[in-house]
This record gives sequence, structure tokens and C-alpha cells, in this order.
Amino acid sequence: MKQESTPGKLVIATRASRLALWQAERVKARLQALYPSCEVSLLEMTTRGDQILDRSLSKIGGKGLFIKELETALLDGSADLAVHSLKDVPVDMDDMFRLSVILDRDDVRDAFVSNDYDSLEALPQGAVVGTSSLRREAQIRANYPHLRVQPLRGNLDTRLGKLDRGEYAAIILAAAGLRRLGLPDRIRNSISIDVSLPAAGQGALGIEILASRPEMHRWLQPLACRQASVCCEAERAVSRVLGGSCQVPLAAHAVLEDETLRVRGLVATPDGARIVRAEKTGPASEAVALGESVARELIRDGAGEILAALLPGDTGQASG
Ligand SMILES: NCc1[nH]cc(CCC(=O)O)c1CC(=O)O
Repeated sequence: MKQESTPGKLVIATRASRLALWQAERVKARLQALYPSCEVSLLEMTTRGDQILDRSLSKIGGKGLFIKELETALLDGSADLAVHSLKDVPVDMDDMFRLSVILDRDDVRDAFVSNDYDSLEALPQGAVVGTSSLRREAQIRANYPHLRVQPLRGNLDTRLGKLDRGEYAAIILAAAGLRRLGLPDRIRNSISIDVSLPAAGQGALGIEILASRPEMHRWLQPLACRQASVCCEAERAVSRVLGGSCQVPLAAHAVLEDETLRVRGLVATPDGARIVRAEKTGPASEAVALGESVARELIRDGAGEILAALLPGDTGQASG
């Protein structure tokens, strides 16, 4: 078979939300710079996760709510690669697909967004905080039991609109998303990861391709960020062992410094009454093993029971 040294034409499948388009455009620009003679274009798609706006993602369940349609485009050949927020990519990807590259990572933290208050600490008794992420909800309830947490769905613009109409005193969003949309001023306060441990892969981009296209994998490798890849592989390993899902409050975060990787994991009950934490430090080369060992420690310390009580069967996948 003929080996092509550079791609002639690349089609990027993306969701049509403003955030997704920004992310896809970024990948497009990088590919265009890498392969100047290549024609790179976007294929915009709407996913089930974009369509269902009246229910919380944790209730809809189902794996990869935001990626299935993009995978279909890969399979039928209408796209060559799909750009995702890594956080939305299931940890147990089907064998037909491959997470080819993890790109460099933005701010990993959750952001406190409010028009009237500076921080979670500043919110008065009974103030309503909007988030549909069980992970964020559990950690807010545990740290600030006097606040009320209410569901909040929709893309970033929709969520900000609901805040501005006064439906919430504050909302919690990923800082990375706000920065990418050119709305860094909306971040009143980046929430410390000790208060709200982020979701596995938060703030990173991932590119998915067909496993049957090794040449595509090769072409994309120059986009990979080693630091982000090491950290995210560890975080995704935590989720994988725990059956990663948006139906459970599950957080995983890793930091790489001087080749030493520190991996933290957390599982909680949605009401925040029980929080189990674990942490491991080791060499970057052991990223996946470290993540798995964090997960096993969590299970040993009670995460297994929490998950069993929350998951009567199927597992969904990651949101927030
Ligand atoms: N759950 C949806 C989603 N997927 C990725 C981001 C933001 C960007 C990122 O975390 O990489 C968001 C919005 C949010 O959590 O506020």
C-alpha cells in the first residue's frame, strides 16, 4: 500500500457549539501550519447531548452523548478526525476508534461565575448555585452546606444567559471554556482544586480517529503535548477503573513536575455527605499505573459502595 507522507485533505468533525467550533478551529489552524499544502475543513454536527436540554446529563446517561454522531462521520468517511473536549470523551472507547492525540491544556479549574458575588465563600445562606455536574454539586455541598445547588444545562452561552436573568446567584463552569470563548472576565474566581477537584481531562482537547488509519495517527502526532498527555492518561485511568461516568460524582486530577506525577482522585455521594479521596505520587512513566492505584485506593476506602448505590447498571460518561 502506498504510504502518503503528508495529508492532502483533512475534514474535522466537530459539534456546532461556539466552544466546540473554537476548539476545532484551533486544531485546523495547527494542522494548516503543519501541512501548508493540505486542505483542512470543518464538518459541523449536532449531537444528542446538544439536543436534549431539559434533563440533566446524569439522568440521560448513555455513553459519549457528545461524540457518537462525530464517530459516525469518521466511520462513513465524511470526516478524518474528530475534535473533542477531552472531558467529554468516554474512557472506554470502542476498539474501532482511537484517541490519537491529547493537545496542550488550558486552565484545569472550575470557575465561579456571578454578577453579584466574588466567591463561593461570599454567597449568603440559601443562595442558589447552578451546576448539573454531580462532581461539582457534591464538592460544593460538602464545602458549603448552607448553599442550594440547582440544575443548569445548555451550552456555555445558554448557561450564562440563565445567570444573567437572575435564575441563580452564581454558576460553576470550566474556566477553560470561558477563556476559549473570550470570556475570561466572567471568571470571578478560579476555584482551588482543593475545593473542587476537576474532572478527568478537564481543560484538554483530544482528537479521535479510526483505529484503522495509522497514517492519520502519525500525521497528528506533532500536535501532541506530552505534559497534558501524561496527566490526562493518569486521570483517565482513575475514571476507567471506577467505571467513569457522569452519573457519579467522580474527579481526577494530575500534576507533572520534574517528571514526578501527582495524581489525585475523589468519589463522593451527590449530597456531599461522604467524600473519599486518594493520592499517589510517582514517575511520569507510570502514569496509568498511578491512576489505577489511586482508583483502587478509593475503592478500598468506600468508593465501591458509593458507586454501587448510584449505578444500578449502565454507566454514562463524563460531564463537568
Ligand atoms: N461538560 C461540558 C463541557 N465539556 C467541556 C467543557 C469546557 C472545556 C473543558 O473542560 O475542557 C464543558 C463546559 C463546562 O464544564 O463548564
